[in-house]
Amino acid sequence: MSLLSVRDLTVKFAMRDETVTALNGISFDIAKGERLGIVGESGAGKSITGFSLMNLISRPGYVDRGEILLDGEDVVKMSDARLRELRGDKMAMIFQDPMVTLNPVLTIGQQMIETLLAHRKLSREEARQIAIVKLREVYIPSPEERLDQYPHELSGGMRQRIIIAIALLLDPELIIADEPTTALDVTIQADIMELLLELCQSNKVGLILITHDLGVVSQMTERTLVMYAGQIIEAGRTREIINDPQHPYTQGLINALPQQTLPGQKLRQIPGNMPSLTNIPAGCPFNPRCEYATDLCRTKVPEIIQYGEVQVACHEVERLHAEGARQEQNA
Ligand SMILES: Nc1ncnc2c1ncn2[C@@H]1O[C@H](COP(=O)(O)OP(=O)(O)OP(=O)(O)O)[C@@H](O)[C@H]1O
Repeated sequence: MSLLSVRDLTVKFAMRDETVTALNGISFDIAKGERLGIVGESGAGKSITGFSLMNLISRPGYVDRGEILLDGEDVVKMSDARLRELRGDKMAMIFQDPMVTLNPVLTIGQQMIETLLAHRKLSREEARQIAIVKLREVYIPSPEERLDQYPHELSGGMRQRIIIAIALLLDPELIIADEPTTALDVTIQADIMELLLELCQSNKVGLILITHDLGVVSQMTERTLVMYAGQIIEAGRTREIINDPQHPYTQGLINALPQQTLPGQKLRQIPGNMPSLTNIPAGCPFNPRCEYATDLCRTKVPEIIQYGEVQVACHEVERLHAEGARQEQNA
């Protein structure tokens, strides 16, 4: 059985003049211990997906329809009390900026110990010992001393390690990490990702990794969802998505990777921008930027279908595949 099963999730924002659809009927599953990447350009709906899973969408946003089943229980319909139990205990979220999670006026120890005491029947000393073990797991040196420090006394990298320790504090089944290293120096980004991967593997914790970086997704995850304008446009095993993408948008993202560019060559950006949610084009939302778009693409929204190893929402996938194969033969 899936750990998490998202069905037809639709999230809207009621703005003053109109209601915009930020997530438009997305569905996906994640198994226990599985690592899933969510990629796409800025504004695709990646963060809104993460927030929805934790039931953190607040006004003017709301879940319009759909379900988010966590071990069979619908997160959308949960009471606040049940949500408080589940957050941290079953799933935890790591945000881009550690200071969103850390309280600047409490020591690291106070924050970790209070979290443990709120969820578990433990003495203060037992909670302190667990906090020390968790800090050791994320390679924080002298953890006993760190417990008495305030967040501002620590470096950015150290704070993000502590955030990972806090996410793992209650042994959750799923961690949702939203661009967890974007706010950090490039030199320590890889270390933090490696740590996250190691801990998810050793603790058998599921991971949803939200990022715009396909390189990171290929290192960290087993399956990938590609999002565009609030929809999933391609999904499948990460290896397949990276090596043999079917949707022209995914192909564009991969061609734009620096590794795909020769020295001195310009990066191959996808022309144009993602549409604003107030102005989504008719048909396939990607059609104005797609060099293969036909009249059908401009009028009818493609459904997501199984195509070979992946699921893809593109009317022209068969034609493009056949043309690609022909070009390869002629090469
Ligand atoms: N509080 C809000 N009020 C109104 N619209 C919102 C709000 N938050 C998000 N949206 C809409 O939802 C869209 C998707 O936002 P989301 O943060 O999920 O994008 P993203 O893919 O995570 O992008 P990024 O990589 O920049 O974080 C936004 O472009 C915006 O139109």
